[in-house]
Amino acid sequence: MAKHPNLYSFNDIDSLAKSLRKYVLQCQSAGFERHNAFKVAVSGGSLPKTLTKALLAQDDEEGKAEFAKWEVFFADERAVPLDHEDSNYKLLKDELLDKIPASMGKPIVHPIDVQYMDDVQEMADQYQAALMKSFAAKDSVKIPIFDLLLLGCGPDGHTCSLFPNHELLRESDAWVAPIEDSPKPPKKRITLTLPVVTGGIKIAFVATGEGKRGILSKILDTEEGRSLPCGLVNEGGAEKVSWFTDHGAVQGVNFPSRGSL
Ligand SMILES: O=C(O)[C@H](O)[C@@H](O)[C@H](O)[C@H](O)COP(=O)(O)O
Repeated sequence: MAKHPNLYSFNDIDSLAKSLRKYVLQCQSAGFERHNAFKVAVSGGSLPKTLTKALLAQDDEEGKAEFAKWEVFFADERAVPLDHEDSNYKLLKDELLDKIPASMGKPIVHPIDVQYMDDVQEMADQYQAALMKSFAAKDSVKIPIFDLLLLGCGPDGHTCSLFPNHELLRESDAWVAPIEDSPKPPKKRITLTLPVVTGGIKIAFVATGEGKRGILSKILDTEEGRSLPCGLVNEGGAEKVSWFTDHGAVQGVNFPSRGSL
């Protein structure tokens, strides 16, 4: 039987965050078992804020985020200074990292190397080298296998900086690739490639609000949507993929959803 992504839908962001917390903590435990660390890739957009809601909540029976054992990479990043308004690093720092109480530990975070701002190929290569260093401790790894990738879904069906119909969707060698013609500004960015995204142990999309309605029904219900970047992640990741949405985003979507993990 074909395996499919999981679709979860919640009343509001608060209940979504509760479930996302449970899910992330399960992924964290699996990561600790695999390599005594939790290696996670995160996107920009609204994700960091929702993640903060999920992770900095009070302790409960599901445990808590042990940030000292987290290693955080960026699923994609814009080629801008780290204190620039467009920086995903700045977004994550402002929304989550700076709010983590000392008692929860500090994660290792891998920002881009801004000395390569004018050469995004070099920037991507350097980022790939950082991944290699982190993941290739033992043998030569073919691909970095993240414990979890936390992704957003753009209104056009893009994810990371993988845009519809872009040649980067066919990249099969590089782990990290540059893009200089992003249809959404800023134009210059780096991104994890599709094989790295679909190679993750778990892959989660967080997509909320009525503005996502049209694109989610396209991705989840139509043939055409399967070739969009998010659709390709669904296809490649199958049951490893989970969508965390709210009712507003999935109203009218036929793909069967559940309200809890
Ligand atoms: O680099 C970008 O263009 C954005 O970061 C983008 O990829 C974002 O993650 C999605 O558009 C989802 O955004 P929301 O989570 O805000 O809906």
